[in-house]
Amino acid sequence: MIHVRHLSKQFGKQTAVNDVSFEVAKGNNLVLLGTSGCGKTTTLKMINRLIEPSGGEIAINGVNVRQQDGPTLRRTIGYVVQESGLFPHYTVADNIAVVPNLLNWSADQIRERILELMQTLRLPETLLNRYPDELSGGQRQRIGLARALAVRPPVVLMDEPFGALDPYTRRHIRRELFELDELRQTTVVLVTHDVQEALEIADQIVLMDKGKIVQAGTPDDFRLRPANDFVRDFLG
Ligand SMILES: Nc1ncnc2c1ncn2[C@@H]1O[C@H](COP(=O)(O)OP(=O)(O)OP(=O)(O)O)[C@@H](O)[C@H]1O
Repeated sequence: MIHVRHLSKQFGKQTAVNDVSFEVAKGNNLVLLGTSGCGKTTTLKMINRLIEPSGGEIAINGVNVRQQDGPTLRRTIGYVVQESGLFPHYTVADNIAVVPNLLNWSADQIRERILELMQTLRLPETLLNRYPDELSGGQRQRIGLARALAVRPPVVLMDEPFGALDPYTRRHIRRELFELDELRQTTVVLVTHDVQEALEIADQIVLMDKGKIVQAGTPDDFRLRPANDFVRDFLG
């Protein structure tokens, strides 16, 4: 589904991402894990072309992401960030409707999809006319996810999506979300520095340090066969 080959990114003289390769199968969750500054976010943003690589290739369903311009590509890839990234002057309904509107969905189609998402994410419809700052952090996060899932994108990228939440809410929302059928069918690449989060939701984990992959494998590979002392240390 997603093929990343020999990806690298240079910011001036600094190498942020250094020869990173991985694959994500359809419907799987891949977690990019690592300490602050190891290149996770840069890697993620190269998938939807918010950052252009210095080298290497990314293909989604066999098509090089460079074959589409950035904005067109990004309408087909959901994107969830910490603090939800909602537009503060749009209501909840208008926030969820952003991409469907760009894709010229009819008003009826959009309304139906919004109601479906609110139900799926267990959010009361009374929130639809509120503004993001009138929501709790957990509600904002779910609305951010609803917006990312609105047009049923085959791929969703998530950058520390639960980072702004307290540990309890974080665990709770995470479990709930990753059990949704809708998310199970979606191919997800998620960035976190939270080992527990990675072990819980990943089919595959890619652990990075200083721009490079230190180990890639399943949660069990990490638990049972850590590649070296760095991995052992990181897992605690
Ligand atoms: N636009 C930029 N210009 C220059 N350097 C950058 C830029 N974006 C990122 N970097 C540098 O590239 C490196 C990797 O950054 P990146 O944001 O990918 O790390 P990260 O693993 O996501 O970290 P964090 O968990 O703190 O978000 C860092 O050293 C960072 O300072």
